[in-house]
Amino acid sequence: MKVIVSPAAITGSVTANPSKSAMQRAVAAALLAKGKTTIHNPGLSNDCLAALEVAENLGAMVKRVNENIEITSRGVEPFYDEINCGESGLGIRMFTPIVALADRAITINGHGSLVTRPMHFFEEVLPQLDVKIKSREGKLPLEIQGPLQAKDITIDGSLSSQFLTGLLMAFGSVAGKAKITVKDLKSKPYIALTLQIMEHFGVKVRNENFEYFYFDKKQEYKAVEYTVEGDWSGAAFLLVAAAVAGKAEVHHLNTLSAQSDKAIMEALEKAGAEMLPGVFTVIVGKRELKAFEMDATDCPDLFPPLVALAANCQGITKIKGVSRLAHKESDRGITLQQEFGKMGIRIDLEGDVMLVHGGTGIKGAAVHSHNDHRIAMACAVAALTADGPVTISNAEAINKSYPEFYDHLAKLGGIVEKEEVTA
Ligand SMILES: O=C(O)C1=C[C@@H](OP(=O)(O)O)[C@@H](O)[C@H](O)C1
Ligand SMILES: C=C(OP(=O)(O)O)C(=O)O
Repeated sequence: MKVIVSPAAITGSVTANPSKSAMQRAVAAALLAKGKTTIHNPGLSNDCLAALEVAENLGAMVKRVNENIEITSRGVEPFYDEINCGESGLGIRMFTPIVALADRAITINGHGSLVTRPMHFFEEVLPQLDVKIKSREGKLPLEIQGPLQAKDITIDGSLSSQFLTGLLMAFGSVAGKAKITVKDLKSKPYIALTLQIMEHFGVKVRNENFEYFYFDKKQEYKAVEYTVEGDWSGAAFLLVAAAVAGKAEVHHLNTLSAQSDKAIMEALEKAGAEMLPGVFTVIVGKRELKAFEMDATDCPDLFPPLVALAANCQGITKIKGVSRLAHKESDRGITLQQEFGKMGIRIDLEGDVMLVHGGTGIKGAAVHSHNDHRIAMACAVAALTADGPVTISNAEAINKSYPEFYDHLAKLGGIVEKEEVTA
């Protein structure tokens, strides 16, 4: 699909979409619990649907009841020899240790960009937990044979926090006394979210400085009621749209959330946007914007909306943490440089720092999502203040995390035309 976004002013209000990070974790916890969990405000993006399908294939019964999703489980009891995690990095890295709880040979697969993302961590770590594993040189598919034994272990957290999320969740259902030591953990707030959701489902982990994680006694996940929070990662695009092109209210955003991407508020404040954060509603408005400095090492998904913001800020914005972007749906440092370059915005990549030359004027152009949802959304936001329309190819990439994005942008006054492309 092609989407053409024309320059326009932003005004009005919208409710944030459900967080896929929270939804996927809740689905995994519900699978590990015995009984019926009800998930309110469920996410239905592709990554969330993939998680629901994995839970089904691992033995849970998933039912849509009114607006909610009910997951009834007896624990991990796989129906098939193969599961597919779609395109979700979190999905595969979280569900692999969970699948390994079963005493059965299982192949774990995925598609799209996931087949090129690194999984060698599992080859280093799972054998230490008595799980046999084979991969295609550190990539998918993974063939594993459990059952996983929870033991004291030391791991490297520098590539991604998602592997640790998987180990924590799996240990939560089998560990007696055990300790996970993590060196150089990145994306720490995502681990805070994991621990918060595990605790909601009845499993407590003691954590010291996000370096030592202690399981003190055997615990069980409980089937509960859970409400998915609004998604700061997706809402960040709408908040930036308001800051550069008008004013908007975004509802169902918890400013006390554990989600890392609520750090967008810090960036908007530094850039000089008008801000009125309530507890569950955030109002942002346009003012004169200036270049800012930000360390996004622990909130890497904010790079695309930060670049759309920086393109509208007078001066050179410096964002640290570029090395975290190499293994996302695309190599995001480079794709942002390429696609914003087409719109006349110069981006320099200097080691771990990105320099965005803002305030020089955004040009209407034809850009490509690189099949990366956050690149498509960043280009759509940049279009609001461009000198002409921006045409985004493979614009359907947004379905991975935020299928409602173009409709929400249009609800706020964005001029969005969708064109189906026939092969
Ligand atoms: O746990 C999660 O929900 C996520 C963790 C982050 O990955 P890294 O830990 O690899 O930075 C983030 O980029 C990803 O979109 C979602
Ligand atoms: C990188 C992302 O997700 P994941 O790693 O779960 O595929 C993302 O949502 O930007």
